[in-house]
Amino acid sequence: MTTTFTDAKLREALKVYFIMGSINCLKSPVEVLTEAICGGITMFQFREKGTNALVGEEKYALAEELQFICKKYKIPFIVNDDIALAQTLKADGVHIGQEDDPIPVVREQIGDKILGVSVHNVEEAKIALQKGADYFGVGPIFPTTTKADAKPASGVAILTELRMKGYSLPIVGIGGITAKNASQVIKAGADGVSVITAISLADNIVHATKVLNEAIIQNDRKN
Ligand SMILES: C=C1C=NC(C(F)(F)F)=NC1=N
Ligand SMILES: [Mg+2]
Repeated sequence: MTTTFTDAKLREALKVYFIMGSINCLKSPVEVLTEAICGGITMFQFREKGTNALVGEEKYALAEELQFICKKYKIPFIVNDDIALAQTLKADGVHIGQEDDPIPVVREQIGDKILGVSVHNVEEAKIALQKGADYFGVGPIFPTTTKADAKPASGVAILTELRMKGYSLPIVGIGGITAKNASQVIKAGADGVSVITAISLADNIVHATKVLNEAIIQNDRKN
């Protein structure tokens, strides 16, 4: 639990959680992020990873530019994997996977900033919660082409299972999520959805984000 973000505020931020790096964009990442914010994303994760991803000074410069846009629109800015970059930029938090640094080590480095952890099953969830994760990224829910080494899609059952077993912390689903299947993810118990290409590769990013937003909000009202 971070003191900066109550669970309730974090659940709100997880509703439409856009994740992006330069390789996920067909045009300037600055334009893509600005349009996604106009369309109503609620949190942003800088994930500069994969073939041709930027490194060093170029990666830092892009991160700084995207963080500046998030600050302007009061959108929380999260960094994937790169804890040192997150500390240098004073990001709002980090997201780590099972193969990244151990949670206690990362928590020591980031203090009360947001610490998100990828989990794929109840065993990983149990450990991540015990070690102090603030939210879970659960997936891939549906098949994804974005993450090269993604595990097989689990479907929404894992979300329902975690809630049934009493995991009440903020949870976001990830993996192949679009406006068409987002409502299933919320109905199964996620607080929000995380997307990369459903927004970053859309012809009209503002519109695609608005449609995704509506799919989430409509469903929340039904819950
Ligand atoms: C591999 C990932 C899994 N989940 C998430 C998030 F949606 F933020 F929880 N981000 C990642 N980079
Ligand atoms: Mg990682």
